[in-house]
Amino acid sequence: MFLSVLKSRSIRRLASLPPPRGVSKVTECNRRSFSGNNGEFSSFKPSWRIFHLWELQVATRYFSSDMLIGKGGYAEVYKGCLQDGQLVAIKKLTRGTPEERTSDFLSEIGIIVHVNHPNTAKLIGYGVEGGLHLVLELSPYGSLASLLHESNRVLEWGIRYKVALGTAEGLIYLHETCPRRIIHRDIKTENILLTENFDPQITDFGLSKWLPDQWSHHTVTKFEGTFGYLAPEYVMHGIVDEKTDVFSFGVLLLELITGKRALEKDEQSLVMWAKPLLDKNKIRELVDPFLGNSYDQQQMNHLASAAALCIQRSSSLRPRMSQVVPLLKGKETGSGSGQGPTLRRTYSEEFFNVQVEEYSRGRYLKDLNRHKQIALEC
Ligand SMILES: Nc1ncnc2c1ncn2[C@@H]1O[C@H](COP(=O)(O)OP(=O)(O)OP(=O)(O)O)[C@@H](O)[C@H]1O
Repeated sequence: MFLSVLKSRSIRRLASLPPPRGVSKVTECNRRSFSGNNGEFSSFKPSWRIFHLWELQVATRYFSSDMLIGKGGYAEVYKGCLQDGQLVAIKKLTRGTPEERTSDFLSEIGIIVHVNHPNTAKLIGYGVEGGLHLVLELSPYGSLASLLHESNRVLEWGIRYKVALGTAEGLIYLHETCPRRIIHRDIKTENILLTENFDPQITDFGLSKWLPDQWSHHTVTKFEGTFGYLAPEYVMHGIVDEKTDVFSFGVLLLELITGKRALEKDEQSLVMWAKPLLDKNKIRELVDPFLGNSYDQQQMNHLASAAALCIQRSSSLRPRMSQVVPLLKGKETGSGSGQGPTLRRTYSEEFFNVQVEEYSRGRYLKDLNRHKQIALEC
């Protein structure tokens, strides 16, 4: 029972960590053009609104079970219809102590109000009466997980390819071009919503971290995230940086290619299953049997090559997201080693390369089991 929950839900215990001593507030934002003369947020105009409880109750027919469209590890998500007719998704935080819920809510809202990209979920507003609620644009199809893994309809290749590209664009935005450097930390099929045109939108910023530019990485001391998507350096050392998201994105690519889940019911890890086939370039054996021959061979090869690079054990061998997009399109990027001209090496690249290289399959599984045990004890 517990393991089936783990398959799809993230483990979230620490919403945020205090900044380490000696780290001053960010004074420079040289990667982005967002800063105004009077501070980084001077040009920011809030577009969200605050909802009364009665508005949310009316919209969801008093949070009727008929309106429940999703359930994560921390929240129930209801479909709602606002008085002006707009359809919305209302995420009601349900798990944890009041303090944990408040911390999760502030953490998620603090990120989502500042992201603005076609491939990130849109916040309409929030409500804090009678519980903590986020009001988001409704995705008519729900999550990628529901379309890929829970639907009777086979998700056609064109959509899978579009989702791969759009999600990569969304991650480039979070990592490199949005006002702050954001690490999502829980990229998985459940956290990719689809618009009516099947454009993907990254959602669930409950675990996300703002990393000041001068921080090489963030280290967590408690285990958070979703099994099956976790990068080795995170499992080993708790290191969080852009490359941990790249690893998770690689797993998501594998799910699009194979139609399999990141962690199957028998706990078979998709990465472990796919790696030998990728290494031997046996792409055909990877492809979702339900696709038959209905896919573009070249696009498939591009996705498989990108996936192979993204799931490398050594984070330095993984590309950055800005290098992944050309790979997905089949364009040469020069080096696959992830050394972008404007971005420095990440912490995990600098210090943990050798150790991570030596991180064997057996050790990975052992650590995974250890963390499951820890999660059970929490
Ligand atoms: N805007 C939306 N439109 C439609 N469905 C949504 C929307 N937001 C969330 N959902 C559905 O609700 C599910 C749970 O949402 P979400 O991942 O935000 O909750 P959570 O409790 O934070 O999850 P997790 O356990 O991953 O932390 C999603 O996987 C999706 O199926």
